[in-house]
Amino acid sequence: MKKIQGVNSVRGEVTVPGDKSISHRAVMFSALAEGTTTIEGFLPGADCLSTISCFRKMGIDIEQEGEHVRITGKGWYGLTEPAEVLDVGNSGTTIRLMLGILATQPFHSVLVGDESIARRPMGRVTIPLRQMGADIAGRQNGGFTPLSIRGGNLKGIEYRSPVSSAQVKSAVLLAGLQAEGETVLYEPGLSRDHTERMLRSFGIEVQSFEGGVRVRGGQRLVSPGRIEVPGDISSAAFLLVAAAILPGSHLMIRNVGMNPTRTGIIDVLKEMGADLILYNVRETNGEPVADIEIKHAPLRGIEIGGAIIPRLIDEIPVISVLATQAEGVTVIRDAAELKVKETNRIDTVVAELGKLGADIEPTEDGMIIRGKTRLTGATCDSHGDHRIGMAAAVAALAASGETTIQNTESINVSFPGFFTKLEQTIE
Ligand SMILES: O=C(O)C1=C[C@@H](OP(=O)(O)O)[C@@H](O)[C@H](O)C1
Ligand SMILES: C=C(OP(=O)(O)O)C(=O)O
Repeated sequence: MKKIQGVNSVRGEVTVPGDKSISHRAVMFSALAEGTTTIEGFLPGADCLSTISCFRKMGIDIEQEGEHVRITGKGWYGLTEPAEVLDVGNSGTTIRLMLGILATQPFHSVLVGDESIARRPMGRVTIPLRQMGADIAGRQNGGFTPLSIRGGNLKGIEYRSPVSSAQVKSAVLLAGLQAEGETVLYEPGLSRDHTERMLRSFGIEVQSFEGGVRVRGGQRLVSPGRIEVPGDISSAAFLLVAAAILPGSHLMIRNVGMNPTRTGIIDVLKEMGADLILYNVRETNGEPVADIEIKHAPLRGIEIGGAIIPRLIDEIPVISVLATQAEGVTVIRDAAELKVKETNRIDTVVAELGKLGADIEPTEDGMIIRGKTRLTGATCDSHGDHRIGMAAAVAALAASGETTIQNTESINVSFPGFFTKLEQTIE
């Protein structure tokens, strides 16, 4: 539980914790590679710690202290059959990417997670992995956890994913790396491409083309030695929105990942009128990185839909907060994927921002938000969803009086130290 007072502005220079998507992949690929990998800037959040714990249960030696990690890879077939159940906690990325890896392994494993994971659809990965030859059993015919899998002897497939999902794309690509022949994955819109970029830095050939990706089976991963994880733009988004909505704010956020498949939030902030400049644009381990300066400016409502949605899917809860402080109507559409995240994020955003006085209504595939509204302190709940807890906290900064947020422990999933960071910037 956390109590937050309305504030005037946020100011200063900060960094944010490491990128969650990149941290998961860095651990998984280092475990499967030949050679030792040092990871710097790792996100020590609950989700990435679940990934570490699962690979330790498969015999991989992982030293981790805060954001420093050292992994001794054993090669693709160096994993051993886990004697215990693999518990992914709250992490969709861990379970879906690991299913792709386990589909290639000639042993049996059982995967479980928390009650949120138990509600999230797994058929989107178990269907293509079964087509490749993996033996998967689970609740509702492999649609939900608990799941068990025995892999090996896969055949490459050509698969058309019905959703734009990096987790589906990554699971199929990883299985494809050890399948006979070629594996091709088509997706309706481009999802984040961290898997493709990082696989290349491990010496893998991955071909990206308009509408999909292709890999050849039988490739080995070779450690690049060192991986530097940039700050997570999805975490920076909460601070960016706080600065955008609070008059007099001025923040400099250093070392943030700027992968173009993730920068929808930057496009939205600019289109709504925020005063935002990127500095020092550079590349680290094949991932673009920059420093972001943002100042408050008057905001206007916009329409958000189509190809931009996968580029900002995790930012929609906090974009909804932004929209409450913009003049006019903001419409978010084509975002039905929000219903299958840690919570149904259409329902939880509407419920929690509604408690603070936002004018927000749900639609089939998004939300309509009318601004600008005066928010008033209330009692909110994260519903166990880190992004809902942090979005409510940012809204609370703009609200009059005091807001209580319940179940804030969930924020550790992606942003440990969130409240301390926020407090550092409050004037
Ligand atoms: O691959 C990843 O690291 C992620 C992909 C996205 O999920 P989907 O693949 O379900 O879109 C995103 O919402 C999640 O936070 C992380
Ligand atoms: C959806 C998310 O993560 P995951 O799918 O890994 O649980 C998220 O971090 O918002």
